[in-house]
Amino acid sequence: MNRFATLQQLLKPKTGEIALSWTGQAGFSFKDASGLVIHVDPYLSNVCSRYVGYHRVIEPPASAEAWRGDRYLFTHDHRDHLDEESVPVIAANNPDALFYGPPSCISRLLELGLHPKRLITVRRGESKKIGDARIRAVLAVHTEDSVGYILTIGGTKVYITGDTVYSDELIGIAGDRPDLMMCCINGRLGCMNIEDAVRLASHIQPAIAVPMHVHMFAENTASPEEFVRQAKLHSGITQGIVMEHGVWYFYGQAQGWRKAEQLEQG
Ligand SMILES: O=c1ccn([C@@H]2O[C@@H]3COP(=O)(O)O[C@H]3[C@H]2O)c(=O)[nH]1
Repeated sequence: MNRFATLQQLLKPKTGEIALSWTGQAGFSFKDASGLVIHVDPYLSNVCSRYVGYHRVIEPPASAEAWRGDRYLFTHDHRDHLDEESVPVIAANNPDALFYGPPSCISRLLELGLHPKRLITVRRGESKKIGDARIRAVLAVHTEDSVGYILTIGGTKVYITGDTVYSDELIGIAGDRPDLMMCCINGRLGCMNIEDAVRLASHIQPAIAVPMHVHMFAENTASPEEFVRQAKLHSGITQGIVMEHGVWYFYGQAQGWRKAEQLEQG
């Protein structure tokens, strides 16, 4: 087992804390004190190279074969989010896992051969309980039924924007008072650019803003450090964090943010 998968298994977040990792592009992984692992949009293959000529330039933190987790959330059916090469492998190796997404994702998962009993449709505005965690799908202005998620897990509320352009319709998400906001910043093909993401962050006011949907494809990236700089200058947010791919962190409202691997060594 590689380091990412081993740490995922070993890490034991305390009550009121989560472990989390950025797995590349729009992919994030979360683990709570009960051991529940939720993955969002894991992109592990190079399938976009074949379909749209976008070659991945960073390695996945673990292979689809080594990937483990209880629940999988998809924001939309583009292959850098719903990875049609990896999902069947993940589904075979994680026989108890369930898969969530808007109708377009459920259709794709059915085409890929996943059993209907393992698929849970979640449309914009709908919520589902997952163990002690809860997800709510929210608007993402990108494809016909694309969503973002508010994930409440281990006492933390995470807003994952999904791929979306800026829209005033997203401002209401501030009412959820998310602690963390994972926002796309690449500024192409229906995604916010840095300025838009800073504008949305200024409305949402998370404790920490985390840029994403960068570094995977050389043709479609932006500077996450620049987002953090602009967010600090213009959004009123005091903390922006550029996560390292495949590295596990801990976050809790009381404990704050720290790298899990440093803790182990220290
Ligand atoms: O199955 C796919 C996979 C990808 N694409 C395009 O490639 C782009 C990759 O970056 P993006 O996520 O910002 O946007 C994506 C889309 O524009 C697509 O249309 N269908």
